[in-house]
Amino acid sequence: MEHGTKTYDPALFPLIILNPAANRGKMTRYRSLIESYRQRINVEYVETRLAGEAQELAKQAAHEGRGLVVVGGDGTLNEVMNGILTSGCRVPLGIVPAGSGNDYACNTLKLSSDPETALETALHGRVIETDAGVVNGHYFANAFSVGLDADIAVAVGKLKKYPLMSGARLYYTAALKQLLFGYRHCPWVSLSLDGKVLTHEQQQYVLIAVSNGPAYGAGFRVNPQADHTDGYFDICAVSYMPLRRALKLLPVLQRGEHAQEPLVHFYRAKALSMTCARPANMQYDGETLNATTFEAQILPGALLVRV
Ligand SMILES: Nc1ncnc2c1ncn2[C@@H]1O[C@H](COP(=O)(O)OP(=O)(O)OP(=O)(O)O)[C@@H](O)[C@H]1O
Repeated sequence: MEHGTKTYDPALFPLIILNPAANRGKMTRYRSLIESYRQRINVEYVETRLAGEAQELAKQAAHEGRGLVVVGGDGTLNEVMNGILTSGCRVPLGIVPAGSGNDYACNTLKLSSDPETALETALHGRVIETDAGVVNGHYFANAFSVGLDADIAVAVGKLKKYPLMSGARLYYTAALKQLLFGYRHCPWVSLSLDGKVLTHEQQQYVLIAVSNGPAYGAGFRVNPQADHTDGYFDICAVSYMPLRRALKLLPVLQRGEHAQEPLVHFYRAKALSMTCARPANMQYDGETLNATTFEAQILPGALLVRV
């Protein structure tokens, strides 16, 4: 983190950042709501012009001590929280869930998906501290994972451009595609939690999911017990199993009813390290990257969010 130049200044107008590409570009409702607010209260408003810009805008606003509101999905939120945390300034963040997937806003923070209620909360809600995480230098609000679901996130990115592909249908189609055609490439990983090696030899996993919130991937309740304010990651490790069995597990996992499954293990930790036999896909809040080792730490209470 850089050192912030200012602390939060409530006298400054908050900056609303809207991603016009979120929700497949269907953002008219959010725009008109923001316009009607602007006639009544003082806010700064900007729409991003390209991916990556929200992070820079948020970093600049946080440096000034300005509060922020993000209007978009998990991807835009990830950019904005990366901007805030790299600025080093603790400014409050309001979230209007407006993407095709809004796991952090709707499943972790339990914010309303009604645009008007969400905007009101984002501007005037009470401020709470929530945990964030950092993995390989990238901040995340909700979760990161390695394995089948990270491969699914890569497939989601490719499928998004097709018509009618959004929300749960998009994630379910990508999941089926990976299960049927990419399953045997599930990664071999050795895992350490809080400095203790779990298994010295690499083992093959269907997925290892590290969460602050209970659900990701448009509602898959992978770590149903996760609490975003407890200062710990919840970790779900699903060992490799035959594809037929994994297919049966998928809807159980979606409902968060996999606690008794014999090849599923849950852990809690403040830090973890993973070493993969080969470069593996990793997703953090739906963004993806590819690497061989992953180092992560919890950042207790690092984010200020309005709820
Ligand atoms: N002006 C823009 N044009 C194109 N892409 C943008 C723009 N602004 C931001 N982005 C990128 O759009 C991506 C998708 O945004 P976001 O995730 O918020 O919406 P979504 O895809 O509808 O929701 P989700 O990813 O939660 O399913 C983000 O990775 C973000 O970096």
